Amino acid sequence: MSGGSYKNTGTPVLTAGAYTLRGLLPEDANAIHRQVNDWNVIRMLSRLPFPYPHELAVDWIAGTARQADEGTAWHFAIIDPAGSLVGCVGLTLHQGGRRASLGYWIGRNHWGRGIASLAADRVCRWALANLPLDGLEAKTAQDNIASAAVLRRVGFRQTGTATMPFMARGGDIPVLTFEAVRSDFDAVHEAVAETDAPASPSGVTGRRVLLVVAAALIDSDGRVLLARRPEGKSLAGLWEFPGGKIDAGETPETALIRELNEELGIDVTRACLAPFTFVSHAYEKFDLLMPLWLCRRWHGTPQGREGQALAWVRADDLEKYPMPPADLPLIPFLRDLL
Ligand SMILES: Nc1nc2c([nH]c(=O)n2[C@@H]2O[C@H](COP(=O)(O)OP(=O)(O)OP(=O)(O)O)[C@@H](O)[C@H]2O)c(=O)[nH]1
Repeated sequence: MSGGSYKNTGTPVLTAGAYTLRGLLPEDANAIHRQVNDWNVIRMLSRLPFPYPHELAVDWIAGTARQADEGTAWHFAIIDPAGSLVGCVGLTLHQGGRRASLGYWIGRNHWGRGIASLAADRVCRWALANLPLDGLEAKTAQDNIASAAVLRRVGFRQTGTATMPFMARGGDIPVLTFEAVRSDFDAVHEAVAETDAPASPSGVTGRRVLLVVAAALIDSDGRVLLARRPEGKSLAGLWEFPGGKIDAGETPETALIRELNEELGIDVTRACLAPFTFVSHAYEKFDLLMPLWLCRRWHGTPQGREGQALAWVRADDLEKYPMPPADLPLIPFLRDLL
């Protein structure tokens, strides 16, 4: 994967709680047709006529496979633990791929179980970690109270109102417009993590300083190595310098050598690490202090051993790779150096 071409081929299989999200198959047409051709479902979907012809389901499924291959949209069937298709969720890219619209429906027999929230959250997190998105959008009919609640639960904020044609209802209908950027999702997940975390014995929540060691690996062409934070971590999808936290008993340098080996599979010696600069950044929940070393010699070829994408980037191109806010002050230093 490189900065200019994040193109995905095919639709991945994702797990959302007890449900599986997978690309649509021709044999899904009957289940989709049966559940969408229901006034309670279709009245909330803007572009579909009622009654809903079976051929439209067949054509739509074929179209979703093409879109996934082209990297313009990803639609998923939501499969329950018994193997039945209970709904669909999807994302369509626009604005040159920097934004995506979220859409979903759940068959009426499966309402009220939190499936839409689970599936929407999973697909949004997958997209932020794997596509070059700045943000996500969604629209929902004003009278679709359950759908607006899903969007808010996942992290979307209402931005306004509009009207849209709803074919099944035969005219324009008022809709609520929503959007979410990466930090909206992080805020929801941090809130959940805090609820799950045991209260500190004193009940005091003080700020803490997190010391993270990192390296700018520079190759013989003067390019620097960035690693993309994988799905499931905070700030997923952003590009960072390889490194990590210091374990008990480690010096900063031995921690960095260990992290470079674990994350990239390379061997670095202490003598090849040159202290360069540091960042100090106030994140919402902690203060990050991150010394950055330069490293021009190592043994082995860096590989994303934890499933993370890697990119060798010229100094002038660093700004094209979205980075954690703490890293931004490092860019001018690297540009001057390289
Ligand atoms: N390695 C690295 N971490 C960075 C950079 N910029 C930055 O803000 N960080 C932050 O520093 C922390 C890195 O810790 P880490 O990589 O060991 O930990 P993690 O969040 O991956 O979680 P983990 O505890 O599961 O390993 C994260 O909070 C990360 O967001 C960077 O350029 N490189």
